[in-house]
Amino acid sequence: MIEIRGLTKRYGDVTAVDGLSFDVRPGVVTGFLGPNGAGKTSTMRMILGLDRPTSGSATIGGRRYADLPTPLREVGALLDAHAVHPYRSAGKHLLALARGNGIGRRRVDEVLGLVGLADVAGRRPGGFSLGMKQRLGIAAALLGDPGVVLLDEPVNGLDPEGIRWIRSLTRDLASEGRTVLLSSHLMSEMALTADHLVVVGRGRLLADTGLDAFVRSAARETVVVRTPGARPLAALLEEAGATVRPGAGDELLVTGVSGATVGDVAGAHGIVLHELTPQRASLEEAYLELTGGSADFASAGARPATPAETQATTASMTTSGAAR
Ligand SMILES: Nc1ncnc2c1ncn2[C@@H]1O[C@H](COP(=O)(O)OP(=O)(O)OP(=O)(O)O)[C@@H](O)[C@H]1O
Repeated sequence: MIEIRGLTKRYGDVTAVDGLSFDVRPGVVTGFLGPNGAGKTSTMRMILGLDRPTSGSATIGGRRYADLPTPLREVGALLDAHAVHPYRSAGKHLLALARGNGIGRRRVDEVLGLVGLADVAGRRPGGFSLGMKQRLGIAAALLGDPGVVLLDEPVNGLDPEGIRWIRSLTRDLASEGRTVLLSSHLMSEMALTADHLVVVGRGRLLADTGLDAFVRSAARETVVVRTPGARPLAALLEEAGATVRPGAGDELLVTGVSGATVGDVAGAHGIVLHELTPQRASLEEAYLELTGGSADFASAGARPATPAETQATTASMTTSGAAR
């Protein structure tokens, strides 16, 4: 279990991490999600004792990383896949790491097999593809058979096969009871991999919730209605608690009530409907809405959420979210 309490990191004027508190529990994959510059890497570096918090704490099983007696056997991490010796063969790189930590040669062969690099163990990582470097970095992370695994953006730059591999590896690690924290800026990836989500923006916690709860909160339905009786129907729906906005052409966009309710209200008052289409916001849209106001570099066309929207979404999504 990783416990983050009031974790804050300032680099000069920049507050990279701003009073973060959350737990990462064993047995599930926790997705650490946020736009570029949200503070994910800084948080992971503090968990690993590579940076000192300005205030607050990050502990693993109740201890700071620096106080762990055998860190490599307790925590494995992949922060930067390029950070390997380019001229030492993959096998020798792992062997040197193993020897320095009292780990035997057999484990080196095991992890090489586990990540699918057994055949290229004699080759230098300088010539490896990004995917192979990621696999080597993961092999190094797993060398000590650690109970806690941290992977920073492990799918970045990988092809679909590599992405599938990371996904099944992390799920396997969690099902073995390990604590797995996986960072990404891609909601689509986390939706397929994570059980639990910790969403950050500008160093602050935006959501700490089970994936299922996030999906349910995201699924805010808009009902598209076309009817010759737009004016009376809009009035009746508003009476029933709906919010009604004009859409394209003669459409009405109805939120706050279900498609069935719209149909029932129209039927009860003899109003003819030409169209009744419930539409759900995608997970990606919900994530963008949640983080939009906090993106460092919002891309053209991505509408940042208004403060009121962000507040409302945060309030509904910041739940304790029991681990499955
Ligand atoms: N060593 C540093 N010195 C100064 N500023 C830093 C340093 N490390 C990070 N930052 C700043 O802190 C903020 C958070 O960066 P961080 O890398 O933790 O975010 P991130 O969520 O991991 O982003 P990305 O997805 O782009 O990797 C950014 O504004 C970044 O520029």
